[in-house]
Amino acid sequence: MKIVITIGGSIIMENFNPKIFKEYARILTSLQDDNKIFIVIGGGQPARDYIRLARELGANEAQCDNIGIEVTRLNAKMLITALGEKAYPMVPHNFNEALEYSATGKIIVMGGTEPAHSTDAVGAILAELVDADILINLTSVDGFYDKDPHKYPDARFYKEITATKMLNLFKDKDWKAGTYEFLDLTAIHIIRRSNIKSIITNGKDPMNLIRALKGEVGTKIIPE
Ligand SMILES: Nc1ncnc2c1ncn2[C@@H]1O[C@H](COP(=O)(O)OP(=O)(O)O)[C@@H](O)[C@H]1O
Ligand SMILES: O=c1ccn([C@@H]2O[C@H](COP(=O)(O)OP(=O)(O)O)[C@@H](O)[C@H]2O)c(=O)[nH]1
Repeated sequence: MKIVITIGGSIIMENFNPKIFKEYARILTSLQDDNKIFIVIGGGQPARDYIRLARELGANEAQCDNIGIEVTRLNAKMLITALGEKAYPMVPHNFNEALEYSATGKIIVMGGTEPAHSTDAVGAILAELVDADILINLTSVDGFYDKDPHKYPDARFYKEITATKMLNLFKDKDWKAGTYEFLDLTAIHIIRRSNIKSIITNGKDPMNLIRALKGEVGTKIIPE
């Protein structure tokens, strides 16, 4: 299977903890023999901190996004380090490089590409480009809710939801560097237009990656 996995910065960069990197490295290594794996890493709090600093220094939105992209690439380098020889040693800066490097059979780990979207969009575009069998979005909550579960304890969990309904629920979202919170609109549009099998689940427990592949956890996005 071809698998594209996005790992949210909020989980992988929480407290600069080597344990989560090591656990992901172990699980990804176990999947590598039977699958072609592409990983996209987010920016997390370090990206938000740099973006805030840059904005206060007068950077515009695209410049702030570029700062965020640099941080995602640095985070990607950390997972490459944890994966050792299983990973291709360089972080692709664009989709063509990702394709080129994947011909080696190694696990590909990348961060952002260009301004105006999040690494979730990078994951969706990559999944489209390589004809991935599945796109798994690992984030800091169990899946999609009708509102932010960290702010609203009564938020309702969806086991599945159509992309169109998600787009409607997200239509008034902020659209600035560091704030493409949760799945961004670009990602949802791509999932819908290319019928990409997609699951959002909680990556704080890395074993959820295996569970998501079996369809046991998370929110399934129906691409319609
Ligand atoms: N409708 C929603 N369903 C689930 N989580 C949401 C929703 N709206 C906002 N969130 C928030 O989005 C956060 C995940 O986005 P983000 O912090 O950007 O994660 P990641 O690091 O995975 O990209 C969750 O922790 C949650 O608080
Ligand atoms: O292709 C990309 C990927 C990331 N970013 C910027 O980098 C930040 C951090 O990435 P992301 O939001 O995906 O990280 P996460 O939500 O996983 O922490 C984003 O908010 C954007 O400002 C970008 O401009 N283009």
